[in-house]
Amino acid sequence: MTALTEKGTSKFVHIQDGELDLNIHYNDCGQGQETVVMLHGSGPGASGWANFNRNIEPLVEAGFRVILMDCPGWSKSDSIVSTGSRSDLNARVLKGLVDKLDLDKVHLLGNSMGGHTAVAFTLTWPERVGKLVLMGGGTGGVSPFVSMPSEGIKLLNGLYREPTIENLKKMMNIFVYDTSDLTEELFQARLDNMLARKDHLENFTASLAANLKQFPDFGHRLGEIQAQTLVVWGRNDRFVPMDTGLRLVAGIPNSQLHIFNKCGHWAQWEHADTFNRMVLDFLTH
Ligand SMILES: O=C(O)/C=C/C(=O)/C=C/C=C(\O)C(=O)O
Repeated sequence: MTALTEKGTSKFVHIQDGELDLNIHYNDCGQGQETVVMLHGSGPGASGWANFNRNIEPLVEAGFRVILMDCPGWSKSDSIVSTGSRSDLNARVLKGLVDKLDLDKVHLLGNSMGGHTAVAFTLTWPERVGKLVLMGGGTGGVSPFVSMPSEGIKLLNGLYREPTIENLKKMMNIFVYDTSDLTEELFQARLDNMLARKDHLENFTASLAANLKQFPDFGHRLGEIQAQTLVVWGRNDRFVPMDTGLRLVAGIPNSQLHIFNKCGHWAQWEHADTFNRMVLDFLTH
């Protein structure tokens, strides 16, 4: 298989739905019968490619088409100020994308905000969802154990307000459990991504000022989800506490939870090999 590249798989789609009128960037990888849509987290400079670069090829090689959608306000997608539920806003954009691509049913794999988005989409369009993989996200709401906003989210919001390399390092150093993989090159690439779109940074801060609760608590509706669901968490997650994973698995009837020890907020990256094997097993059985 020729190596997949961000540039070689980069595409745009125009989504128009009510007041939404947005150019949305996505990467389209592989050609399988079944499609997995990967949804990234809400950190500054995040993108589908940045979040999932260790997970795309194994799924494509196993015969899946993989779509990475960049949510409005991230990467090369148009910017937006979100004054309501960002989880539902992203879900509407995702609906526009799967309609445009003529995809009847997709599996959703979401990281953090991507997990919130996947749940919002499933609650509104359940017939369009195959299986769900939720990592470090799936619903907002408070933790009974951890003071919120968590230390990670405080650093993330601070980085949006003051996008410096120092603040980026502070955030990334508690993002993962083992920081030895965080190279200067990785920090620089992420900083470049952030600074390339100052409008995204300003709009995220404006969104928080308009509505601090961008990700609503879906706890009371989780029982409606019929999709087979794999919940994955890092025991050392300092952004979205692990008990959110317990709430998800308690609420979603057909769900299971895997907790990685020695793992922060990026299970798909920190434990990529095991994560990929587990996801493939889950999607194919
Ligand atoms: O506040 C929440 O519930 C969600 C937070 C995030 O989505 C944070 C995600 C950070 C990343 O995954 C990233 O790559 O920046």
